[in-house]
Amino acid sequence: MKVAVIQLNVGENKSKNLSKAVHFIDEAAGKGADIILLPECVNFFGDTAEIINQAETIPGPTSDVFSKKAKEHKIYINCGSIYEVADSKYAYNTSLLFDTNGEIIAKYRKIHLYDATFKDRFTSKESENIRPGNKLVTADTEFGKFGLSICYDVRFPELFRSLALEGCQMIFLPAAFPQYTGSMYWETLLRARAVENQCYIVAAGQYGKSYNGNVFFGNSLIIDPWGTVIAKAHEGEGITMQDIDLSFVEQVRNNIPTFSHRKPEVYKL
Ligand SMILES: NC(=O)CC(=O)C(=O)O
Repeated sequence: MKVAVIQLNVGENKSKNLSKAVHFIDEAAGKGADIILLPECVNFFGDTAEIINQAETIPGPTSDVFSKKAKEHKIYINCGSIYEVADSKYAYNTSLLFDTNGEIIAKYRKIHLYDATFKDRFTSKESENIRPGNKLVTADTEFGKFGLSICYDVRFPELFRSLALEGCQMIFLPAAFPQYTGSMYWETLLRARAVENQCYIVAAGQYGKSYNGNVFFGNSLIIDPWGTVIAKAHEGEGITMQDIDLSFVEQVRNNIPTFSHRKPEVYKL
């Protein structure tokens, strides 16, 4: 199974963003990708006051674009995330997985919202515009079982453990991780989630300067169940591809059967 992560610098012009995403999807499919992951906020990354105006229904214009591409190339596409209308004031930050017929087989609304303050650097108040999701989302495919997550979720190991306990062998994490925090621990967090859950983690990031001058970290990664980085994006926009054999998950879980060594009756979680 060939997995491709597409790293993008997304701006405020939705049709430009989508044309670029489609260009890279066509290229990755041409190189044999079976599954493609795009970054968080794939069709619009701009002023937070605009989020509600850019939010769409699902299905809607943006999901139709990805559906068409998945069907045309007979591949799986995880769109990263788009803003989905929640009500008149709020959106969800929603990730969609399309199957080879272009059907939406998984819809995950970001559960953990990024409210963070770095004095003199930047402030993020995702909860001012976004409603949190409240459901674990997995998808069964002919390749194996996948779990969905988005960006800030990576800091919540409970979510990843829950997905692994549901049987996920590979977990997607589309992201828009700032350079500041990304350079400190983006890779560490992702590798930890892979090692502790003995699964593949596939993460696609936004890269470079955004609409307000904040810089995003990129460094899209594919990590195996030992926590080894098996593919890493270069700087800039582009495609990173890697062959993955999901049977390696079972091998690692048999080598060190941590799932059967758990003591959930002792933990106070
Ligand atoms: N952008 C996010 O959702 C999360 C993030 O940047 C961080 O955890 O740091």
